[in-house]
Amino acid sequence: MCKSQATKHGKGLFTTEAIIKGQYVGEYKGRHLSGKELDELTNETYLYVYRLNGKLHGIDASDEALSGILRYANDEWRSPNTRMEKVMIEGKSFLFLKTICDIPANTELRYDYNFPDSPWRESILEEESTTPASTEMSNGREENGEVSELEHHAQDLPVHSILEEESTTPASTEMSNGREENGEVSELEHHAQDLPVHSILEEESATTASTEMSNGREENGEVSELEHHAQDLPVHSILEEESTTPASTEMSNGREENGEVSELEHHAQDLPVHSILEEESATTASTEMSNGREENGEVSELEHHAQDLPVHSILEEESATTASTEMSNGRRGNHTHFCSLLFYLVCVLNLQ
Ligand SMILES: C[S@@+](CC[C@H](N)C(=O)[O-])C[C@H]1O[C@@H](n2cnc3c(N)ncnc32)[C@H](O)[C@@H]1O
Repeated sequence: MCKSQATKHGKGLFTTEAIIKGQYVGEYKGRHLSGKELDELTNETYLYVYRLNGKLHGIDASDEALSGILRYANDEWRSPNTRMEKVMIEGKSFLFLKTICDIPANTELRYDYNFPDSPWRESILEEESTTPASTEMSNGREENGEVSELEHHAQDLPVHSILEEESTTPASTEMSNGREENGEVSELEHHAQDLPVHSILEEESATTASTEMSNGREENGEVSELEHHAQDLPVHSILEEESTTPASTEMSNGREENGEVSELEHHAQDLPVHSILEEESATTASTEMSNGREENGEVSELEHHAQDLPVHSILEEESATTASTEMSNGRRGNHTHFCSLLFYLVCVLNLQ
């Protein structure tokens, strides 16, 4: 249960009971706007802008009759206890306030508008910059007995709330910068840049939230067609492709730089890597062998031809060749001996 209550920033949203972390407090109700309607809105006090599928949308809670009590939630960028989440339900987007820590009863619920240029932030920062360091934390308000229960509680908030805030701030800069560099910022977007940045950023965190929810909804059979389609995308395919692409590029680059890529090798690039490696080790071996013999002028036509043969063939051929030479030497020795004997016999016969 929530109620609105006076604060030093006008009305604020308070919880009347304790709420645990991760609970949805309620919907940020109002008029759903997009396109021209959004562009033409003049009172932006209760406007929350977010991006969906590259398009800006807004919920204007200025009409009390249409909106709910959440319109009273004030901005807190350093120690918020809630955050606005975009939630997709059956293809439609809604905004829900969600607790980001356990919250005691009678606490003001505040979230980060992500609106760094807001007049109230600027004046607080200005005030801080002129306040001596020792009083910076309390902002000087403690001295005046102005520190609320919420602020005391906020000092106990988990660090990640502060970190999340920090990590989202640069992202917003990147996003807007990125679009501006590409000349992609439309008039509407320019308008949006004047609005609380949280609107655009939260859309990103809302995406996560919607994913979380979609998981939740899957359990309840509530996942939309779009979400199902997204789940069919083969993430591993992309990863596999990425891991193989650089490798193959390196291989071909290495050889092409040296002008070494032959027709055969080009063809070989289509072969499995192990085939290329086998081919390379065989080529190196045969080159070394032929080089060694060429230095001695020993390379015959047959051997040149042999370089096309697998290494083991050359080795076998070589060892076979050596063996046959030895054998023929042995037969030549017997033949000489026989001739000498014959010559001796002829001589003896002649003498007789
Ligand atoms: C959505 S309304 C919040 C409820 C508002 N306090 C009220 O009384 O209706 C947003 C407006 O509240 C005021 N506001 C919100 N957060 C504030 C803060 N931290 N400091 C000062 N003013 C704030 C600003 O005037 C802002 O335009």
